[in-house]
Amino acid sequence: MTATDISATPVIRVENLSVFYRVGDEEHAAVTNASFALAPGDRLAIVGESGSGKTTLSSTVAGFQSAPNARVTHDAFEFDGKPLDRTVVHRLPHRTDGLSMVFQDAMTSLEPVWTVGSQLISVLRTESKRSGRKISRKDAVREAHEWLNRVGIVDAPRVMGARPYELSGGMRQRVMLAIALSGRPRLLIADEPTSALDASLSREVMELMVTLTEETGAALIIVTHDLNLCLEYAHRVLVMKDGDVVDDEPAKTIRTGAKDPYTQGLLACIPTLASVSVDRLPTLESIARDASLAPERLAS
Ligand SMILES: Nc1ncnc2c1ncn2[C@@H]1O[C@H](COP(=O)(O)OP(=O)(O)OP(=O)(O)O)[C@@H](O)[C@H]1O
Repeated sequence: MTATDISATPVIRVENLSVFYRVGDEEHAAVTNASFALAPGDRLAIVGESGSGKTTLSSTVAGFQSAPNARVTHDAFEFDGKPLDRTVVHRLPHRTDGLSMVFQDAMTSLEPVWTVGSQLISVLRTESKRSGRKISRKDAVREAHEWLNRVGIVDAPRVMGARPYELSGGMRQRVMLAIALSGRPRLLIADEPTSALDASLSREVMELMVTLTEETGAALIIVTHDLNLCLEYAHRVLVMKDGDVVDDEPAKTIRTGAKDPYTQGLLACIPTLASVSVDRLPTLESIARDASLAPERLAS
């Protein structure tokens, strides 16, 4: 799995982005000096334990940081070659043309009382207006069907007429993906897109995301706590701990290139064929003990 041409204009370039939250009289850094650049078709995974700052980083990059106690700083932030100012925290999530986000729980991000069809058609019409392409209602309906088929929904007419609560979790996730991608984003950010799904559905949704972003040339940021998933689907892995980026490596070489003991511990916890014969799988604590490392160096 190789990344695309890095000499192309980056879809996104972030330099030293930090996010602080004020709680009472004190300000805590939730993300410290994160930097990355993605070319079209690149896939970046942001991985780390709960509370490490993954969602804060991805939602700030998306323009969805709206916490009233948040303060954002960056040296540079460019999207599609144009500078954007993410230091301004809007009261409501701020939409950026060409950037879509999907979340863990489709139920909270889909409009609950609108049918799937009306949500999809609304995105298609907005996109066509933006790109100066005239689209009739009939064409929008046809395109909506096509998008649902692309995400593996075969009974598109029924799903078009359904409201989100009438669909299963896996179907909702597919619908959310269709809506996100039908806006033809240059960058798709997926925050724990599969963690509410069972193992085989997770794999299907991941593969769909990869295939569809490959088809459209969109860059992809996947936020996950599942390092195994990163190794399989991402080109590059950014490992976060306590707001710091402790490793930033190509997925292909992270096993040998990881510098931080935390990343090495995470990698050692991934079950392998050899672990079939092991009574107990290693944990971050057991790895720290065996390596005579203070456990807090791995997991605090
Ligand atoms: N609005 C807020 N005010 C104060 N602290 C916050 C706020 N939002 C997040 N935090 C803190 O910032 C840190 C990073 O949180 P964040 O949700 O980004 O982590 P995460 O890695 O995405 O965790 P998870 O995997 O559980 O979603 C945590 O310590 C969290 O408690």
